[in-house]
Amino acid sequence: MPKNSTTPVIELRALTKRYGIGDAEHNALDTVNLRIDRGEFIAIMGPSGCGKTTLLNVIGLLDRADAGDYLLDGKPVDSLSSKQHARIRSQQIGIVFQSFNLINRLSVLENVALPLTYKGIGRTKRLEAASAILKTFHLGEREYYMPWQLSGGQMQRVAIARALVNQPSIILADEPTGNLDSRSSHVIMEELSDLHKRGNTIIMVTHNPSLTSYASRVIKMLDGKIASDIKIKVQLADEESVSIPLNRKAREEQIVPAEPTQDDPPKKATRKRKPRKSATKKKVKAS
Ligand SMILES: Nc1ncnc2c1ncn2[C@@H]1O[C@H](COP(=O)(O)OP(=O)(O)OP(=O)(O)O)[C@@H](O)[C@H]1O
Repeated sequence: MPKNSTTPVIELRALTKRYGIGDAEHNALDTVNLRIDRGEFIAIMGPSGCGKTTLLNVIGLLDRADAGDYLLDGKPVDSLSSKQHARIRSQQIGIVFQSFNLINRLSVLENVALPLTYKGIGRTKRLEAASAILKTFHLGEREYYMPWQLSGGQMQRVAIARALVNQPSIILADEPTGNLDSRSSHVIMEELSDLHKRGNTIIMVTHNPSLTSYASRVIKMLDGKIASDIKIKVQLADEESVSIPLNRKAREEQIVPAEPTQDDPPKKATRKRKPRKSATKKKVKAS
């Protein structure tokens, strides 16, 4: 836990990550300084190869920097062992990848329940929690399928459910909707938005500018450096707009339906999603 409320949840000081050797050596991250406060929803953008995934991997303790400091909740984590990194990940960090990395020999339910094993939760409770989150992703009827029996979009949703089952306080998402149709993308983004409203810190890499409307801060990277860092203050336009539907059923009714796929039979007509702009007014200010 943080020492006090002003301690950033993540602080990077002159963080550098190099790849290659000799003439081929280059900085994927070049002396990056970054403070992330608890409860921020950060979108990281930038051209291909600018270092977005490398940054996310270092923050997620999947990779180590070559120089600089990384403080998580005010404590340096660079010198911790890989085992300690794994423990921190399992307790605090949920990671959503563009490629879903499901385990083919485990059922959908077992895949989603897997992260709870490291928390020492009993099998029945693990499967109950996994089942509950799968239902929110419309995958309740696929619990006993094997991953290879699912469509790409369904596999992606299972992978996201697995990342969220631990209720991590920090969620890292690398192009989380990159392989999803528009309907599933909305469901996932609203899910991330709900997690943000409940106080979680979300860091999302995306190439899609429209997804930055969910973020409270947009960071643009270039050549391993932070090129711009913009905070977006979301201000509710009026009292009525406070009633953002947190109930999933209400949300789904507002989502524009996508073309039905083979796996998803056509649904009854649904109401069109209310434009976000009517509910909120955004002020953009450079930080
Ligand atoms: N394992 C690796 N070995 C060598 N170079 C790497 C490795 N991983 C990344 N790089 C290089 O580091 C730089 C940053 O890569 P990174 O994947 O972080 O960029 P990115 O902004 O996420 O790109 P994209 O949007 O295409 O995913 C690139 O030049 C890339 O080629």
